[in-house]
Amino acid sequence: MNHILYVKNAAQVVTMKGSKEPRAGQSMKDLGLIEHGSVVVKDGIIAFVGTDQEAMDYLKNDKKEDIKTIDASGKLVTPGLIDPHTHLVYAGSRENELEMRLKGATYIEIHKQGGGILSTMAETRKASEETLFDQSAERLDKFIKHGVTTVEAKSGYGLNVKDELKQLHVAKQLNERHPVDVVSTFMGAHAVPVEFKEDPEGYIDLLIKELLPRVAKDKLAEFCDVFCEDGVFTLEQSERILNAGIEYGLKPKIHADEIEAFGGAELAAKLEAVSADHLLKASDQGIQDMANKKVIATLLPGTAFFLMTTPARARRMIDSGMAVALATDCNPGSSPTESLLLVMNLACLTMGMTPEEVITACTINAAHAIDKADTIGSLEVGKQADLVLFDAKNYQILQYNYGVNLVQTVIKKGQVLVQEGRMLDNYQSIH
Ligand SMILES: N=CN[C@@H](CCC(=O)O)C(=O)O
Ligand SMILES: [Zn+2]
Repeated sequence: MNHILYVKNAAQVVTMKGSKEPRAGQSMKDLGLIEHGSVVVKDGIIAFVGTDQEAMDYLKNDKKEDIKTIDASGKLVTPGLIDPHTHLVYAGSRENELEMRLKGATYIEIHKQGGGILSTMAETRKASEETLFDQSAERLDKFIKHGVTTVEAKSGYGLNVKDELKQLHVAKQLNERHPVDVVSTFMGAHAVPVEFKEDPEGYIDLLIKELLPRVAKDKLAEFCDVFCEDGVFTLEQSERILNAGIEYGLKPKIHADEIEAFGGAELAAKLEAVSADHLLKASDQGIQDMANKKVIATLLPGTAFFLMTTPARARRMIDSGMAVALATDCNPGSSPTESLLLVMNLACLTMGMTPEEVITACTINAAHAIDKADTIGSLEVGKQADLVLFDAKNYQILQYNYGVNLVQTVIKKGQVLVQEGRMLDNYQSIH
């Protein structure tokens, strides 16, 4: 068995090296690019990154039969892409809402009439753990084919003790059994379920007194998230829930200022949240506060596109010194997609992010947004060997040839999972 993987002589290798901190402002432009670069992997870990000349020297004492070589000539190599904001585990679909919105209904109107999140909640409650697992695993397969090797996944379609735990168990199982790494976030505060419509405080009590202790005790999530928005959870309620999460060791994230300038960005800064997400309507003050407190802005331009609304002010955020990450927001209502590549295109073409900033946002900054930058997000010696080879002679082509899946090869922990754009047979489908 070869235990050395030699990815040889790529046109360009994006290393993202030297990113212990999230890349903020101007530093988002630095890709740590190597022309004619090679990567050597030993036992699933990156052992060498440099020019091909240096790689040959590095390998000169290794036996040929121990080395499996992948010729990357003419290709672009990047770290495995990371999606730091998804609602991966759900049942059902909501194509009917697209039609409603095309006829003029808004996302929040549909939500307030009991559709939206609450209709996915009903489907998700009905589904068995096995069904949820199978459907979510299929989504992960699509993610891999689009070059994504790690995703964050939120609960928030169970909205009671039993079904929130069910969603989190599925995410845990996926992490253990599917090659894509899954990082869990508890988002019981995604909506107030119908049975608590008249008593939202009762639901918050249930979240804080019953669910959070269970989630923490069984180590089912690393983060806690809240949909802080007019008509969903108020600023005060969001702060209370996130502070309770912090007491149980869950790091705060927040769905902030998606529909209205509601003060979510300012709250994210006050709580020093790991990330604030959406931010379409974040105020100037909110952006400055977040920059000062080093909150990562996780932007979701696919959601803005699908909801036919103006995207977040990425330029202002980056120019104010913020670190930006990008994510699909994969969910059945506002962003039914697993294509982080399309989201990258949208970030460039609708928010004015440069090709360099876009790649930074989906690699090292995304790794920081899920607190995993010590193991993934860059190609550096000692890190997990998650790599993507793109059919592109330079990194600019990823944004130029838009809407096309240019993924050629995906390597996860040193294992080739996708070759010539297809999932390999030796990847045992687990569902
Ligand atoms: N905005 C809140 N939550 C999700 C949407 C969930 C849904 O519509 O089912 C989001 O991030 O876009
Ligand atoms: Zn979301």
